Amino acid sequence: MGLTYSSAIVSDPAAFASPVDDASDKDRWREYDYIIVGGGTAGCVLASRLSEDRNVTVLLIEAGKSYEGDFPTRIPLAYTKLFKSEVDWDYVTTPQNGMNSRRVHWPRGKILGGTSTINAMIYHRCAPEDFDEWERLGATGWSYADLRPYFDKAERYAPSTLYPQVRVEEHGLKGPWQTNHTTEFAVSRLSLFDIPTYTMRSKPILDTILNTCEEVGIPYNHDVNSPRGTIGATRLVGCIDDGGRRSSSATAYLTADVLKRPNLTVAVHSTVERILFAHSANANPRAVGVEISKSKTSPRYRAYARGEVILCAGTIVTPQLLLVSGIGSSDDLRKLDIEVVRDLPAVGRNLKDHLTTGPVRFRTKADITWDRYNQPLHGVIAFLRWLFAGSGPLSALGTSTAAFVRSDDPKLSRYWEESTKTTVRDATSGPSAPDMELFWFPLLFGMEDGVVVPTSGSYGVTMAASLLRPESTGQIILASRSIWDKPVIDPRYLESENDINVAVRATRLLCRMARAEPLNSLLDWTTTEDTDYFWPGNTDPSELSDDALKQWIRDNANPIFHPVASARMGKDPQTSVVDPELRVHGIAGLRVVDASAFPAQVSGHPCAVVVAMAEKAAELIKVSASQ
Ligand SMILES: Cc1cc2nc3c(=O)[nH]c(=O)nc-3n(C[C@H](O)[C@H](O)[C@H](O)COP(=O)(O)OP(=O)(O)OC[C@H]3O[C@@H](n4cnc5c(N)ncnc54)[C@H](O)[C@@H]3O)c2cc1C
Repeated sequence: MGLTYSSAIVSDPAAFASPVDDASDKDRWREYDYIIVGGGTAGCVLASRLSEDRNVTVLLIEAGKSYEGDFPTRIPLAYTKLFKSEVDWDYVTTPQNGMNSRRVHWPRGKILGGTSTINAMIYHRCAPEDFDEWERLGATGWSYADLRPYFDKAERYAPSTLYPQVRVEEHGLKGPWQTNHTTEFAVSRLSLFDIPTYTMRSKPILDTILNTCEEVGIPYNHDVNSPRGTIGATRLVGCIDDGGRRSSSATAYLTADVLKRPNLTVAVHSTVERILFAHSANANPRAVGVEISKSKTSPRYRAYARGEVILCAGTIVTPQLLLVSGIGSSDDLRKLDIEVVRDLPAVGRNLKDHLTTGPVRFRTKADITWDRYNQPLHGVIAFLRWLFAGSGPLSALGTSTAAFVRSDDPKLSRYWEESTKTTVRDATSGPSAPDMELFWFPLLFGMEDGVVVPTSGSYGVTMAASLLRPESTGQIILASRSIWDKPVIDPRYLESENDINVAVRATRLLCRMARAEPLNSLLDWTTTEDTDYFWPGNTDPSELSDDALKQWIRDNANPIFHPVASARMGKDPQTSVVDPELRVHGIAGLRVVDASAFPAQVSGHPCAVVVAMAEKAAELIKVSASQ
């Protein structure tokens, strides 16, 4: 048996599945009640919840490694160092017409916990109206009122005396997933490694930006995760544990106690290649198992499901697996010689992602930002502080403050009306929901080929805005009939003129904010070298033309990696893939539980929504097994 770190986690398919040669001998089949494909954000939640019932057996299959003992993924601020590493699938989009033919890198987690193990850890329940929109789109039972108990069930929020206005009764306090206010500035957490005058210096710039938000007309919101709505500027909460380490869905839900359950098998380094079906004359095809392998050329194994196969492979691989298994547009499948099991044209379609405007940089006065950590001595001290005290900048969110705003907010309109001629349509999920998120990092950096590259020798703030409600809609299509060939990812960023118009407004707002007090006084406007790097931030906003800004956005926009809806939920099999109980239309024994099943894009950060969806799905599955 191939063992990894914990005896409960296996990595050799022979230990949990049957060789393909045994397929005709049912007595030799390895069978489970539930097979979960993908040990990512949703998959770990489901494995943990379904195996609570000791009378059912659960197999969780993950293509990547175990999270156990993986040190770099536990350091919150180091998450960008995980890009293009062994725990990143490292996808690339097709050349994007709306972005001057650029291809962009899409990181996704290849490890237990999936993308929750490599993400930026922002905990966000998004806008309550997002889920009421889901209901309107046909996802009956997924309104905010329906979903809220599952947000609470998952969360273990750590109340903080520093944030007394957060109402604890609006949070979960007993769930497995730890959420915390970021601790880098908490005096209670200072330690031996806090050299006097050293630790607190980046706080002023972030506080100053929040004060500036109020000054320009964006009110402070004490808790953007409350049912009272998400609009406003805020200090974000992180999926970070009491020790200053990442809390992923794997660390939260696959604890040592859960892994000891005799009815749960967790397999890593094992890739599901396709879903197996049984056909009968008078019934829908039934998913009865999966085929697994360790590499393109190694032997194939099969595991069989008495109950259900549940796809949790994420927004890219869930549709890819459906397609290679024969579920998708029959025309497309036939072109690749794939036998059609069910014609479902929406598989891989309706893809939505969040794009940012690109980095708007401002030089600051010296030594009030995190740029100092580029110096080796400061970097080492920060690391030791995280290691021994679980605090300091490495225990923090990179984006620990942000603002959720509307592009039609009349209090803000003067900032874009001064010179813009663009109009925007309301694409929000409701009158109290945002369509832009402004955020900022207390350091200067750029992106080179998908990797974050700090700018050494200067001090500054990097701002950007995310387009939360894009109209541009993309797709994921097969490159071949093999799961080992990455699919074609075409998000079609900025193909809608409305999206780029919202981006222009957001960029103008950022440029105006920087010129408002008190932030203006902390910025260094004197230097003129390297004007491209600081453009458009270094230019008087009233002199920025819409055309120049649009060109800059198309050249510099980057996604923030929130793709959803490629196997979306709904009632109509022509426009959706799964029904409101997450069952694939027209197939028995097959569900999808991950971000691909979102009916529409949320106006915020999706990870908490994926976890709440998985919590609700576990209950739906338990109820349907008992009927
Ligand atoms: C860099 C980055 C930063 C982000 N920051 C935030 C943030 O701060 N806050 C937030 O809310 N959201 C954030 N997100 C988005 C969020 O993390 C994801 O939306 C969410 O984690 C997706 O969960 P999922 O279950 O759909 O998929 P995943 O978590 O990606 O799970 C899919 C799993 O399936 C496995 N798998 C794939 N193919 C196979 C196969 N054939 N066989 C077996 N296993 C397979 C994968 O290895 C993976 O473990 C970020 C994303 C990225 C990439």
